[in-house]
Amino acid sequence: MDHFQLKNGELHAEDVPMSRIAEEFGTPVYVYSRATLERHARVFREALTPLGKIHLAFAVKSNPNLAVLRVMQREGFGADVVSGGELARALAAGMPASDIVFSGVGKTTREMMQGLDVGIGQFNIESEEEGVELARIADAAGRTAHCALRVNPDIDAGTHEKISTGKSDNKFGVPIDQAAGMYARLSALPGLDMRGLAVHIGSQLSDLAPLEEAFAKVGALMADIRAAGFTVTHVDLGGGLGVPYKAGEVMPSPAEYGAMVARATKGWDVTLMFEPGRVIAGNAGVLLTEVIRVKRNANRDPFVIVDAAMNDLARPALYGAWHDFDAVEPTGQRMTANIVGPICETGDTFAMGREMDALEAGDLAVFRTAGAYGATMASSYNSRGFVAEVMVDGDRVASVADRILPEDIYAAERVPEWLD
Ligand SMILES: Cc1ncc(COP(=O)(O)O)c(C=O)c1O
Ligand SMILES: N[C@@H](CCCC[NH3+])C(=O)O
Repeated sequence: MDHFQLKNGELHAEDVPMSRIAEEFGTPVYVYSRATLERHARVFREALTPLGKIHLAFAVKSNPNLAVLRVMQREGFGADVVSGGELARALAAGMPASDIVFSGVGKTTREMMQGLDVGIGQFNIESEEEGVELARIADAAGRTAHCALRVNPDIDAGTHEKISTGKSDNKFGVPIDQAAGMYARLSALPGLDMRGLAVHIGSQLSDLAPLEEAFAKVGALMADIRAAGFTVTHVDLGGGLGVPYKAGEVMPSPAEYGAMVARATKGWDVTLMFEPGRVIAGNAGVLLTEVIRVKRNANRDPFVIVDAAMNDLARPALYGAWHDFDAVEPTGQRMTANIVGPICETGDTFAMGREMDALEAGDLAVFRTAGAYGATMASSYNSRGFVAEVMVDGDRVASVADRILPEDIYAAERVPEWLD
């Protein structure tokens, strides 16, 4: 159950009608529900609480909006960050540095320093080279970097190839068969406190079996590392839990995930860390859009041209992703249509031949499940500016990211005087 429901024939976010949001903030606009974010955070926590020592780090990449991060901080979540920018946001949202985990294959020297300076909780090291560099920087600065080694278990997560991260030909983590040796070598370096392992095999996983297989491999590796005399006190199991994008679609629940993790990690005696993103934010947001025009050609499905485009919601263009699309005031009439944006690319297509609510110019509609990997992947292509974001809480609604207009963007551009 999410908090985007029809009330008196109109779609609401909690108690706020979508038409009020469109009027006040314009379209396209992302709409987040605070109650849904909180509910997802609590359900996830409850599913894992029986495991004992746990650390929850919200994957900032899924939705880095400061208001969203603040909700997560109030729910007691730390953050999983992959850049200096995400680290700065997590701190700005009030997350304690010690609750922040820094992942990513390409941390720059500057970003490592930034993490060390604020005293982040853990670096997830993704190569021996990175570990050596981090050790050098930390040692020179008189700091200690608490680290986990991210392993690549060579497991097919069964998700879209562009969001799979655990196969041996993916860039992420170190080959699991070489990890014990690396762990030993890195443990000997000054400046590093090697305290654990990390794994994350991909996103939008609809099956728990590959995760369980990956965790079993990590458990065996942990036993080898301990047998060799090294310490493992933390294991970061990443994120990846899939969410339903289509009405009626069933995904593993947080409770089923928790039960699987309990089975897979029995007797580990570590702090288990988690980096959920999509499962928290995905269904806590929609993208509200207005139909600009319906273009009808004889003997063809009509094109419903909306004011949102691939620059605002990139997932359909990038991954062929499905987002349910519903009228804000459904009449009960249906149509089959192609849903497209105004951008000059054929890829600016949200759906072809979609069976959907009948819509006309001026009608409002939403793309659902847009709270994760939505606004954060926006661009300003075609000089459309950056989409606005609002958050609803009961019957109140606030802007949480103002629309950035094309003129704001080109204000940062310069024509050199030698072009005068
Ligand atoms: C290292 C890491 N942790 C966490 C996540 C969050 O994943 P999800 O949004 O699927 O939970 C990702 C993205 O896939 C990731 O790469
Ligand atoms: N951007 C992807 C998820 C990437 C996960 C990155 N670790 C999506 O929209 O599905």
